[in-house]
Amino acid sequence: MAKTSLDKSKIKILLLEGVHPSAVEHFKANGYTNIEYHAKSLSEEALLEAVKDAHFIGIRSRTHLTEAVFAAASKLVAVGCFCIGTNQVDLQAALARGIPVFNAPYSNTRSVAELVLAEAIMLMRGIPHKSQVCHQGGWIKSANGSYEVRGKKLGIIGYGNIGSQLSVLAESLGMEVLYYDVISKLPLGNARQLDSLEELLAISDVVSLHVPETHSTKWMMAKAQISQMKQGAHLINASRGTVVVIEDLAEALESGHLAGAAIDVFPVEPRGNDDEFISPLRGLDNVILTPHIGGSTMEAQENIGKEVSEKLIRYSDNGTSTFSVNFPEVALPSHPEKHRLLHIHQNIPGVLSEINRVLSENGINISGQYLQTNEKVGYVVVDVDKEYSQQALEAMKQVKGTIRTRVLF
Ligand SMILES: NC(=O)c1ccc[n+]([C@@H]2O[C@H](COP(=O)([O-])OP(=O)(O)OC[C@H]3O[C@@H](n4cnc5c(N)ncnc54)[C@H](O)[C@@H]3O)[C@@H](O)[C@H]2O)c1
Ligand SMILES: O=C(O)[C@H](O)COP(=O)(O)O
Repeated sequence: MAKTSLDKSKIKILLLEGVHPSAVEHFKANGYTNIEYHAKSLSEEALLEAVKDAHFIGIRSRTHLTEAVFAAASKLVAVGCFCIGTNQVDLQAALARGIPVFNAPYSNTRSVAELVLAEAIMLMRGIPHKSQVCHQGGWIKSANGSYEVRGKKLGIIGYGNIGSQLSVLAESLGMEVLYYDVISKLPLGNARQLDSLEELLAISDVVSLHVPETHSTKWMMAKAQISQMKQGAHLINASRGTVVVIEDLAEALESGHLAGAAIDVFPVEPRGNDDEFISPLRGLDNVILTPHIGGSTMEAQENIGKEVSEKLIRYSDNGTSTFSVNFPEVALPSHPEKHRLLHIHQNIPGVLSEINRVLSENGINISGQYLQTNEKVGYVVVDVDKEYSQQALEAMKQVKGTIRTRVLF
């Protein structure tokens, strides 16, 4: 007797880090009821245990999905990053196991850009210090060290979705926008791309970082770069904590070389709201410290919850992998009356012809076929008459290079 597509109530969805309830609602509305929900990230040990029987995992920026985690997650079908960054996931380890990773590349862009712009204004007015003094009963009614942002230079490092949106907002306030990016990017408005990071650092009144965490951005703002910044300038980091050497920043703020900073992300962040935040920046009254909430607005989080759960549901129900960050992207139609076979394999020559050969040898009629590959992995989807699906799946499993298979109906 042919096996059935996995019963949805048996599909375990592990959601960590307080992913927005909109995700839970969306999963439930689509028949996925087996949800394990955690308000914070898990310790490494607890994570290894929790992933053992999980079919889908949803995380935010704090949870690291390493080779060891993927090795322990033998049932894992796909990962959802309910955020923009995917640096916390070993994307190659996922790909090698045929696991697509999805994220929400735009849902919190605006939230970050708004916060950064507000911080630029606060820093240029010396508000962190003045506010603190007021809280202590003091009163610094003075214009000294306070400036409008109008006419000042904003240097944006990383002119992607967030950097370019910030650029537009900052220009609307009359700021002069300069940016540095490793690739040539079309300027919006009157913004200007500079050829070197050094030049940007030397002339900007406010420098804001909007790069992903990669080998090239890790510790890219260290003592040497910070000292190239203008005396009295401000640094904003709402990208990733590993982009700035935090001890070097603390030194520049203490010495007065930098007038202020606004930092949202840290090399080491607490696992959840009950854990202590430890940083050399604590206690510096010219620094705005925020607990990695650049993208944490009600609007953004609700949208992210819906967007990423929808991507996972579509992949689970129908095999569509569009917008995956590591996996061949295939957009699939619905498959009424047919069984859909998903075949994920190493991208070596001849796999598709071998699949077609074994299906033909078994006398199986193909009613739809889709293929996409990336550098390492191929994804073939075959729709067949339901009475043949088990036989077809068994035949396809034998093809050399097969990583994993699934049947959907
Ligand atoms: N604080 C938060 O809550 C929060 C929220 C959202 C995103 N983020 C972080 O912000 C990052 C940027 O987000 P995005 O949506 O704008 O990403 P994006 O991919 O659209 O843009 C990143 C830009 O950085 C550029 N870049 C890469 N390496 C560089 C380098 N070495 N020097 C200069 N430029 C470089 C890229 O070419 C690209 O233009 C994310 O990767 C994430 O880590 C943080
Ligand atoms: O990558 C992101 O989108 C941000 O860093 C936000 O991450 P968070 O969901 O953990 O706040």
